[in-house]
Amino acid sequence: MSTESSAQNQPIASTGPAAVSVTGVGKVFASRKGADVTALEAVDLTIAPGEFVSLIGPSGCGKSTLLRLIADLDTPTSGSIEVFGKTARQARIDQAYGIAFQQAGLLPWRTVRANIELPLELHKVGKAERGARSSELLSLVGLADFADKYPDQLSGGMQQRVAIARSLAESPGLLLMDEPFGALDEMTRERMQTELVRICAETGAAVVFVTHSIPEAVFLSNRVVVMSPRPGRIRDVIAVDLGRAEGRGEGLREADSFFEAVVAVRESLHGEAAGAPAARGVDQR
Ligand SMILES: Nc1ncnc2c1ncn2[C@@H]1O[C@H](COP(=O)(O)OP(=O)(O)OP(=O)(O)O)[C@@H](O)[C@H]1O
Repeated sequence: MSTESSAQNQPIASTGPAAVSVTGVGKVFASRKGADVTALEAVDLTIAPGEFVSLIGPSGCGKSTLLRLIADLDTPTSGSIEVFGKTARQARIDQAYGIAFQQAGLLPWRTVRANIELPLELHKVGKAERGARSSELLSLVGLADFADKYPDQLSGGMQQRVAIARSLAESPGLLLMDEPFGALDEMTRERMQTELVRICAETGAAVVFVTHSIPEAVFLSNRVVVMSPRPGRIRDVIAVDLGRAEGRGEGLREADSFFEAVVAVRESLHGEAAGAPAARGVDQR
């Protein structure tokens, strides 16, 4: 585990174009009353293909804003963003990434399989190919027996797995996830984390993952980006080395290396020794 300065927010291993390259990005929201909100200032971050990076920080520090800028759901006020060497706009047009948010956002009138196939249908992929791909994804997320069920016949965790399968439909090299497990109970959440580690290892996708949970960030990530509010900046980038995905089972949550990384992120968040009052909006569990 090591801490990098914000000027060196480079990935651990870098081959080919970066999955995400954020350079000098700022975002100011204009308010009607004239008091502008600087949500992000001077953010530099490079994420390698296949790398898992979590964004953590107090409520309002700009995590979701940064994710939305990468997804081209909004535009930066200053600086630039590239996804696999393309502008954020072009990457969105080319479907270079998949998105999963806190609410699974499934269409209730479509079956599980039809929900997963939706992005493929929108891109005019033929029926046979769609069927083969959705079968593959159903197996990947462990829902092969639920293909013909409807979302309201599934638990919250299963619905989230459908959403993840849908985000993977077009084999993106990048997943953008905003608190995808935030609404799940603790046990389901830990199971989903283990599955996500496995899925990422199998697909090789890079992930930008917004979370309020320090243990979740540590368990999943190669690097944890700690942000500070007003204006939102990167305070620290903490590299976590918990070994290969295959070894990241439930036992890891009780390992010394895991606790050490959790403490390092906590200390960075508080900007001082752990034991200080918790940063608002950050889950210490
Ligand atoms: N569309 C918007 N218009 C005006 N201000 C906005 C808008 N979106 C975000 N903000 C402001 O930008 C700042 C960062 O918000 P953002 O949602 O990115 O924070 P966050 O770190 O994701 O917060 P949380 O952890 O509570 O979800 C906040 O002060 C927020 O009020």
